[in-house]
Amino acid sequence: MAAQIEMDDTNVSLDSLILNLHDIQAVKFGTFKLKSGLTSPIYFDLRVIVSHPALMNQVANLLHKRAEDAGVEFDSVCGVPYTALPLATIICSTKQYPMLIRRKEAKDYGTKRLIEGTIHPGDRCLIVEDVVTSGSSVLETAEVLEKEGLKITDAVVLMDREQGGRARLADRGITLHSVISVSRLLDVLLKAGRIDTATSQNVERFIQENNTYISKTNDFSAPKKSCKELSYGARAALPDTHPLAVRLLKITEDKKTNLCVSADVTRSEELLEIADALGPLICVLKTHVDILQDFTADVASSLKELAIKHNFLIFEDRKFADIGSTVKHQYEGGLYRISSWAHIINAHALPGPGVLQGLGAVGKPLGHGCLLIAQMSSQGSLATGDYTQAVVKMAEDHTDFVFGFISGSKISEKPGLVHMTPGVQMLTGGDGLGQQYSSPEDVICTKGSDIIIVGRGILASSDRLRAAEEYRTAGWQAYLKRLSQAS
Ligand SMILES: O=c1ccn([C@@H]2O[C@H](COP(=O)(O)O)[C@@H](O)[C@H]2O)c(=O)[nH]1
Repeated sequence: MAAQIEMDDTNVSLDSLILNLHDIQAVKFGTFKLKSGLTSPIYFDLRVIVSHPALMNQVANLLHKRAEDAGVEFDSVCGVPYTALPLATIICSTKQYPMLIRRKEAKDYGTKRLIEGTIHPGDRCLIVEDVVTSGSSVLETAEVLEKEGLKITDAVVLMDREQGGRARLADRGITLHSVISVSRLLDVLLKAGRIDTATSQNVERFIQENNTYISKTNDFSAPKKSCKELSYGARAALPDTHPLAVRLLKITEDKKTNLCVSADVTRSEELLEIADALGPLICVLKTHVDILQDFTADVASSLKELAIKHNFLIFEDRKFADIGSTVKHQYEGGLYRISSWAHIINAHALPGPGVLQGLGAVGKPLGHGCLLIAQMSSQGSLATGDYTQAVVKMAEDHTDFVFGFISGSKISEKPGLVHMTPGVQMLTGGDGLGQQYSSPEDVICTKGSDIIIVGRGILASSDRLRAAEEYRTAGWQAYLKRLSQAS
């Protein structure tokens, strides 16, 4: 029987779960012929977990927690037949949700129903699945449920094979929440000595080369493959790269860090402590100055000194979003005088190019730069599809001030533009208030972003320095892997 999993620490519990799944051969490495005809170096057979009741309960618990953390609201639960049926049953029984059962074939007698259970048209039904590859099984179940008048907005899965299922479902309006990704599984098994580096790399290559879907919406989680991969240093040397991007890319290369810490604290003393302690490990320190209770001009001066001492840039995450005249005042004046201490600011493109004219009038003479918010990490963000494309165009048209994006993945092929991604934690999931997390590996290596922005993943740790070093290492290793895969 699988070993007992500690549930008080989700990070530890997920790692243990992965090892337990490996123990019971729910995950296997070798040569496997898939339904699609592809030959895969990894195979998941989660049917075996029915013989391990403790593990079944733990998986069901984590699936429910994943949906809960992501803030998903639902009235009923339906498991994709067959492996997810017992998991849905446990969730419904322990958490008291009505369950719906999808039949694979209609009976040829009696009611001939495809769905068993009481259907209330208009109810939101959460789909539960064991493994998602292309997302087609979830879609089939969604279609049957939708025909009965149910609303399907979310699906929760134990294992996302990261081969396009998430993007396919997103394009159909269904958000996929996964407990484990293949990247994380490989990391854990590699660290535990269960697989060797060659096996891990082989699987990663297979996953990347066998993406089953290209997203139409270019959403936060959709990876964009690059045709040409340059190092940070090579991008800094390009003639068109904005001087601030040059500085950032050089810092990144010199300090071997693509980590931006989001210092979301409410006391100035703590902010300065974080800047001093973590300064050597980061390329950017991100602030929300308006959450500080005790901000003074001296705090800004001390922060600037620490930025020089440790060679990092300061990014005030102010998200300007007004007409040019107003943002100009907000940027240079008021209590915070942001332009006097922040090298980087960001803005929504919603007001149109006037927002950049207003901000640029202040920031350009100071050599500062702006990131445009093209996508957001929060669930249900409206910054997707055509809006994101329009933001990319606005950025590419204003490279005298805009030097990059806040985005979930690489969204512009211009190598001088920098992509910075929030919503990063080692443990994918959410915060219960809409935030959605991806791993450093996923963000940098799979999705092609440049900088990971990490807040609570580090701040909530009892040893912030150690946590920051872990994120720095993970982000940097993911970057090196991306470069090696492109060569
Ligand atoms: O889409 C966005 C844009 C900005 N943020 C900001 O990043 C940090 C994330 O903090 P965590 O603790 O790592 O969740 C926070 O300051 C947000 O305001 C974002 O999360 N998503």
